[in-house]
Amino acid sequence: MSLPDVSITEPISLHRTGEPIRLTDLDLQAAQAAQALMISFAQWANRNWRSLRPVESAKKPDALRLGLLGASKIAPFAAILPAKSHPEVIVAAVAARDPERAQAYAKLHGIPIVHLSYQALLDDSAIDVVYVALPISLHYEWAMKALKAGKHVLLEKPSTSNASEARTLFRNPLVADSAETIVHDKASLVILDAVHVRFHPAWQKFLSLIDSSTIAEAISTHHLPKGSLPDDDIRFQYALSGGCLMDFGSYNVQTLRQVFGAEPIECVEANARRMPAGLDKNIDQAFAATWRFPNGGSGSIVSDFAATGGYPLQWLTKGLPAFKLPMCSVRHREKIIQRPDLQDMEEAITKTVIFWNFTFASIWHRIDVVEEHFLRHTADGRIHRKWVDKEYFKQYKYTDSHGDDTWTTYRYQLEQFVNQVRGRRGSGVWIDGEDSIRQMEMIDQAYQKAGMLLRPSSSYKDDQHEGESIVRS
Ligand SMILES: NC(=O)C1=CN([C@@H]2O[C@H](COP(=O)(O)OP(=O)(O)OC[C@H]3O[C@@H](n4cnc5c(N)ncnc54)[C@H](OP(=O)(O)O)[C@@H]3O)[C@@H](O)[C@H]2O)C=CC1
Ligand SMILES: O=C1OC[C@@H](O)[C@H](O)[C@H]1O
Repeated sequence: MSLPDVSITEPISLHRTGEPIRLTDLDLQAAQAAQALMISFAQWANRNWRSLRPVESAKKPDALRLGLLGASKIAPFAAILPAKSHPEVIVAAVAARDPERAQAYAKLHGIPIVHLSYQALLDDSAIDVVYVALPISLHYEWAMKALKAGKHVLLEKPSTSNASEARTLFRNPLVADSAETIVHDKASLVILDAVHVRFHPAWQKFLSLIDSSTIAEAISTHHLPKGSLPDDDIRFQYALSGGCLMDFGSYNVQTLRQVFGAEPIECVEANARRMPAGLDKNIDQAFAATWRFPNGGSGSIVSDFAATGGYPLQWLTKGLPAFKLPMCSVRHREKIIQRPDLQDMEEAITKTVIFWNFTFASIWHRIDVVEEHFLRHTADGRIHRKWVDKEYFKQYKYTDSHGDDTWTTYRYQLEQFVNQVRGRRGSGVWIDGEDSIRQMEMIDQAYQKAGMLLRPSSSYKDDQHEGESIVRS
């Protein structure tokens, strides 16, 4: 829908009920802004409504049959809903520790088969793919067991409890060569560390606006208002490999690795705010860290499960829950342009790219590109003139045929997962095993720097493949 042309410089008058109303330029601009806001709200509501109610697609005869390990909270968003519109995926079974809960979950989500244990689901030869959405401490064990049972694995993030587990899991001979991206050997199995944000077109757009080699500073933040999670949540239990860095922080770590397009040289600073008295002190309720990257730039994260403050009248409001969008801001080094058209002057440009709501980009996001320009005298650096150019981007679908503006990050992820299993390229986005290992290495580095324990390794021993993992540097 396009806006009417209201570029009128002279005030105009309208007549309603006989009374003349003077409309100035300012009034028209306000009306135009209000109209634009209403249109974008209507578009937003419409897109999200359709996103939550995808049209069920007819399933192909060779559709992959997916089984859910655990009647988890996230599966409806990350697997069940996305599968509805995917012609090659059927959510065929669920297994939960409590059979009654599993039955109720299956009924609610229209899942035909209920298995009485996780192992029973893996033993079901009619299941091709397993979605592991269990506490992090169980990821390694059940992903490994699923691979051994011959299933492809969609594994919730973060992939494992620590880097050591990640190395054993992703370098397992059962999985497609972890250093290979796209189009695996059909005899091997696909495993994906489900970092859904990376599959969304907005994420790819964001990366395309960044020049990794010239980043001076990047910061990625993720906050949850205080009081959002109960004290007994899986994220607050060390034995279940919980922690803010493992959860929200893992998105922040991903963003730094992605924007720099490189692994950090070292973690220079890391601080945790541990859980309050009486709760698990090995758990970070909030985590902040800074790394140095090979281009000399620095990357920082701030993740908080109990964010407060940020309001006026601090003395009164500092304990109130804070609502902040996840965001990633990337500032480039100053770029100098010689200006032969202006004598003895140079133009310095600093470009900052900010991605608002990067984790839930499919609900709403905005990417700001802000360029600060300084026209200054070359002799003494005096500023002659300065100005700011701003551009905003949104990208809910790829520019080619990959996807639809109603697809969530999880739907884009499922598309690529299936493409990988089928040996198709699709959008070209993939996360290989080495990438997932590096991710866990960066998380481990930060826990070590903060003087905290690494999350505990699973006691599960993979007898068949132990010691067979490929050693790569
Ligand atoms: N990609 C994303 O956007 C998100 C990813 N996640 C990830 O997904 C995973 C699951 O998270 P979420 O759905 O929020 O978690 P839930 O609290 O719903 O737990 C998931 C399942 O874990 C099972 N479980 C097994 N052992 C235990 C135990 N000892 N204590 C508690 N639960 C147990 C339960 O299965 P059962 O039904 O058998 O009892 C439960 O259904 C985590 O790895 C998390 O990091 C979470 C949220 C968002
Ligand atoms: O992965 C996640 O994304 C959404 C969050 O709300 C959740 O805690 C986290 O596990």
